[in-house]
Amino acid sequence: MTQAKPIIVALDFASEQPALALAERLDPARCRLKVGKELFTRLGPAFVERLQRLGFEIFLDLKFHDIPNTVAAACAAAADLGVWMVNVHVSGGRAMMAAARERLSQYEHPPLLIGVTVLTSLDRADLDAIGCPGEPRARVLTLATLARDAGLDGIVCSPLEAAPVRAALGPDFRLVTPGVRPAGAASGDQKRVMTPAEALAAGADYLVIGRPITQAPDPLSVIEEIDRSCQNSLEN
Ligand SMILES: O=c1ccn([C@@H]2O[C@H](COP(=O)(O)O)[C@@H](O)[C@H]2O)c(=O)[nH]1
Repeated sequence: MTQAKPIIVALDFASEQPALALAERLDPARCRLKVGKELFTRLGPAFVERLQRLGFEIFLDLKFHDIPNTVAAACAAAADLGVWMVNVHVSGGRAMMAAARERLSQYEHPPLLIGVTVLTSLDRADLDAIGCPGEPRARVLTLATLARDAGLDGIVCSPLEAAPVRAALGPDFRLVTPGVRPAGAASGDQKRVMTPAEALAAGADYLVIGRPITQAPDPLSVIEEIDRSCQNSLEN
């Protein structure tokens, strides 16, 4: 499903001032914001509420991974905060995901519940080293299927896996892809990457992009350029 507003800006900053300064320059009609472990640990729910008052839909990227009761309660806390999307690790298991789904089903407007499959910073050698041999793609497909069967709305994967997951799980399963780099941008610690246009063409719904935007001298022009490249790829 092609999203009208695919960009999610990862607001990874060490303090409130630069994060808020960037948010105030962005347009909630054109992008969403992701609050992750760094900013949430520093600033907590009040900062999420502040961004929501600016009009942004928030992806709360805390990647819950714990026993079912704890994860379900954490997802309920996220829903009470009114976030648009929340995530859990698929490797927490089917019962954990099902508990989160069940708790969120008690809300009239629950956040989207998304499962993290294989982190985009990992390649095959990293998977071998943690005792999970095999290609990331195969593991992502296995975990995506488990997430779908547990009732999740979609997964986080790299854009490299978007096409096979889309083919296997259909058009309505949301694919959230970090590991997105505009042509020429540094990969940093990301190992499974594609450009924004390639990611959308492969079937990604949402593009999570942090440093190429947040560390740019002119973040707005980077977003405009990403938007343009995505429009061109969707029209062709
Ligand atoms: O597999 C994953 C899951 C989450 N992330 C998060 O996305 C952003 C990416 O930031 P960049 O600066 O564009 O690399 C970051 O907040 C990660 O925590 C991910 O990269 N991979």
